[in-house]
Amino acid sequence: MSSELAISIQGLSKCYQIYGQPRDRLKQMLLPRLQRWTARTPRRYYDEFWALKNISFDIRRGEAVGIVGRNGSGKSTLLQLICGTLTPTMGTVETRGRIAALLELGSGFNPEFTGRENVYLNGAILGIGKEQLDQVFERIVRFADIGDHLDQPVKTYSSGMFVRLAFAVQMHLDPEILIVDEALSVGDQFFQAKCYAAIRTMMDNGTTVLFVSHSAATVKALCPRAVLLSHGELIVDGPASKVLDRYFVLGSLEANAGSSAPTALVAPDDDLDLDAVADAAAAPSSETMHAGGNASAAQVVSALQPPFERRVSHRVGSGQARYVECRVMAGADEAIFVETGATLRVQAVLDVIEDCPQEGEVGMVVSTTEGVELFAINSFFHGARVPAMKAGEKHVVEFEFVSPLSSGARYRIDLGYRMPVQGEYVDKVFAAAGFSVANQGDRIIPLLFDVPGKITVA
Ligand SMILES: Nc1ncnc2c1ncn2[C@@H]1O[C@H](COP(=O)(O)OP(=O)(O)OP(=O)(O)O)[C@@H](O)[C@H]1O
Repeated sequence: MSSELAISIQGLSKCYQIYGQPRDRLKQMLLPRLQRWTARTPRRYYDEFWALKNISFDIRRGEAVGIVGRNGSGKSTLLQLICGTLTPTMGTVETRGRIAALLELGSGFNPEFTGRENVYLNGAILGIGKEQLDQVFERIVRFADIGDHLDQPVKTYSSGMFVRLAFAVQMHLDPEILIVDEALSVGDQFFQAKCYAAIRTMMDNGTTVLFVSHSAATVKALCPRAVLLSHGELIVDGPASKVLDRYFVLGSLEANAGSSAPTALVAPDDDLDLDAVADAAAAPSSETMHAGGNASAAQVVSALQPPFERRVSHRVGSGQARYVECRVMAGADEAIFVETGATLRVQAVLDVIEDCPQEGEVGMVVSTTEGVELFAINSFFHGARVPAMKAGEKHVVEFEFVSPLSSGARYRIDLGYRMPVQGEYVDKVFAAAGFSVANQGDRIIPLLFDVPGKITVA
């Protein structure tokens, strides 16, 4: 392996043996040998499951790489193979330097020992002597910040305290490679912020980082490069924002095809070229990423989202009028992938069921899919009139804005209609539409917003 590299993975595959019943495991241990002795063809009492299939990639020293993929795609298996806690069925993993793995945090901890004793025990397991540990002990304790619990047995710790101490130990032992799984999500937000700051410092100091998370925004914020796994295969390896866009497309396609996600989405059109859809969305070339290859704009949009009624997560209101459609328009086309800075028009159709005899108020909120509300466009605050409406009418409500969002997350639109202004809702619809954002060209925008700015250095 070249000295430039921290990790080199070549043709890596992992096959698990799946036993239908516990006794099959025993049979597999004993019977094939017996069958061979008696010159019979040995039988197999398990099914094979290939969790990773022929994965190859290298990570240079000091690089930070995000591993993304849906549940069961093989991320943990890959990390465990890199850490050496699993052995490959085929292929090789080479690593250079000491690895700190935050996979099974505290797996080296003895529940009966106190936190203090466990710090030394953990250090010993990781090959760190007492003297070396003495030098960083105070810093570990300060970072973990678990107060008097340090002298209590760790079996009495909450999962958050456990993670605090385990992370503090790992990060103070100067690893050359840091591997972080979802473990940090157990800590509270303040501790998480502290951990991410610590990871950034380690990265600045040249530590190679491999990071697995389901949060695209976190992966993008930490890692310039990402690798996407699906069903044990490496789908794409490249700049994080492009890989994450591809991840969203793949997630939508797989969910639509009913492969494994629990989302209630429509089945895609049989004639649709799914690869072309994924490529079109992952490799944008025009302002609105809606088409490419053999897939038309309408096909892409309809394949990647269910019809309005099925994508709405819930709604409240008197029901005198109901939103019945919501489209995100970029230029003349409906879009679910847009570029940063695009002018977007959210077109919503209101179906009036009973008279709404007063002037009202319409609004929309853009949130992350996790429900963090980011900004709103509202007729009351924007001074737009919403006239009284009569039963049987249909009205198109259009909200226009220049998108300040950067890529790496998927966004959701909620709609509201109140009559009178600031009164009870006639209809409030959650998750009426969704869209993803890709950065223009190869621009790197580190956080959620892409705000026009100017810099002078005097
Ligand atoms: N010990 C095992 N025996 C059999 N199958 C296993 C074993 N460990 C993992 N698998 C299977 O291998 C596949 C990949 O699992 P893995 O845990 O690597 O996925 P993952 O991408 O980390 O998922 P998640 O995001 O849910 O943590 C899954 O289908 C899982 O059920």
